[in-house]
Amino acid sequence: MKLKPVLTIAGSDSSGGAGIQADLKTMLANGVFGMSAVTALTAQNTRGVTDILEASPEFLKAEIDAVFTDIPPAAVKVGMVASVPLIRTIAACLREYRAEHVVVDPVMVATSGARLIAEDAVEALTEELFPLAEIITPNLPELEVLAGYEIKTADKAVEAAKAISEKYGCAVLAKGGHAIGNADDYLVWDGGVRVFRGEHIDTKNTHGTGCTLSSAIASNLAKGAELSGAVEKAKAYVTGAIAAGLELGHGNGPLAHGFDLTGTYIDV
Ligand SMILES: Nc1ncnc2c1ncn2[C@@H]1O[C@H](COP(=O)(O)OP(=O)(O)OP(=O)(O)O)[C@@H](O)[C@H]1O
Ligand SMILES: Cc1ncc(CO)c(N)n1
Repeated sequence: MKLKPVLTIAGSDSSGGAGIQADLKTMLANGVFGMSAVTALTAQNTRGVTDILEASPEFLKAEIDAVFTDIPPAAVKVGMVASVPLIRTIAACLREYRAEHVVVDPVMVATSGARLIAEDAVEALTEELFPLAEIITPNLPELEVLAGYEIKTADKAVEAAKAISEKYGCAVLAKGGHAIGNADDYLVWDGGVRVFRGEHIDTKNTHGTGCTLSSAIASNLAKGAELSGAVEKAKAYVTGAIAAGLELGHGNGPLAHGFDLTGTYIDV
């Protein structure tokens, strides 16, 4: 059989709900072969992050080289990258291998509130990685950091997304998970806008929603979907994974990534 290979370059979440673990589960559930280059280990659970151990730039490069020289991915998702040298390493590798369908989730803060990127690394992220991306997927607080101003309305979010899209030549999906009352996401690309309406599900269990969405987009792009269709399917997948109502942990719990894998679930 054949499966499209997809690479995630991101951090590990020991509690399995976000980061590399969410990415690989999402890729399995979305019909692609998931591979991973780990940028950092986080000691993390549904309540917060207690420690972070970064990979060295040399080791991260070795991981990415090992993947690209054997199983070149059909799409790449980039998640948590905490520091400037790691960002530079990833950008150099993506350029060297002419990586296709790059999805960048500009991870800055975990759902639990923990900071996951050094302050001086935000500029490296925008200047080095955004120009290589087909699409970036900021949540509202991340969009505010990138735009440099407060965003209180959908119009402002679209305005900010347009400016970023033009500046870096990538599509921008402004995610609405942090908005009140709805979960509408706005895709801006080539000057156009498409809204993906989402019903806000009343739950605290949203740990890893962003990782899940960006990995699902990368999976769909790898399978040949065009951008807007890739986002539409990914949004439906993340909504289903939240709506399944998994209850784990004492804080912001994870999603049920396998909610749609018929025959594999036994309720316990
Ligand atoms: N309570 C919710 N109900 C429905 N959809 C949601 C909810 N929370 C988030 N989403 C959706 O999940 C996706 C991810 O958005 P979100 O803004 O939560 O990302 P994020 O903050 O980067 O996630 P995280 O940091 O937890 O990984 C978006 O499509 C968003 O609309
Ligand atoms: C490792 C990791 N990456 C990303 C996020 C953002 O959800 C997180 N909480 N942990």
